[in-house]
Amino acid sequence: MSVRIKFCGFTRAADAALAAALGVHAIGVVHVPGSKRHVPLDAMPAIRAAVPAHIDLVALFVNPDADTVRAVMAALQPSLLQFHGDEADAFCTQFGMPFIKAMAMGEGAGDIGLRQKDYPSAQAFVLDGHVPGQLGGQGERFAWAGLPILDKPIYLAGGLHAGNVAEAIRTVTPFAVDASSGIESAPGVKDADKMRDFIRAARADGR
Ligand SMILES: O=C(O)c1ccccc1NCC(=O)[C@H](O)[C@H](O)COP(=O)(O)O
Repeated sequence: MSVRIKFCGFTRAADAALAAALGVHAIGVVHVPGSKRHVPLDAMPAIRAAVPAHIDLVALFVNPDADTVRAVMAALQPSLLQFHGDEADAFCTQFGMPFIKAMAMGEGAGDIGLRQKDYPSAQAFVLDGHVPGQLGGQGERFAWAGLPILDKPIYLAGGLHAGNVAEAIRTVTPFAVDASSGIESAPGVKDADKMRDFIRAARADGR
């Protein structure tokens, strides 16, 4: 199966529509106050309308409360939830929706082979580069080589762009690759050429 492509951090419906037309498999929307890519509830219906139903629309949170998740589910109607903080499996499951769980990689990441056991209900893991003290989406790559084989599919994230995504796919053979800053001209503003180049490079790997 060829690698799936998720682009994250959309703030503009037109960018999401273009990514969909270019053939991505998943589109992420960040609902994290303090993020430069934070999308408020009232901007969500336009993004929902721009994304065809066959493409995953992913709502991303960092340690939200349950009411916030429910409000985003109503406004965005996502097909998948992404928890990017310290949420426990029991918290993530309460919404009755499939979810993917991010794991911060790099210094201090610990043993992900063990950490995955805390998330028996997750559909997949997003392995993401991490800058201590920062929220996420920093374009931070981590060392791809030597990752353990996990029990669930991997979305490989963190500093991916057209110039390194093929190497990343060859090294990790992930289920999906996930990019945000590498396809932007500014935080939350997606760049058409960078998106096209990324997709071409990911597909050129031939998986
Ligand atoms: O993008 C954000 O602002 C953000 C805020 C809080 C938590 C996570 C956030 N982004 C994570 C992601 O968008 C993805 O995991 C992403 O593909 C990796 O980002 P990047 O390294 O910029 O490609």
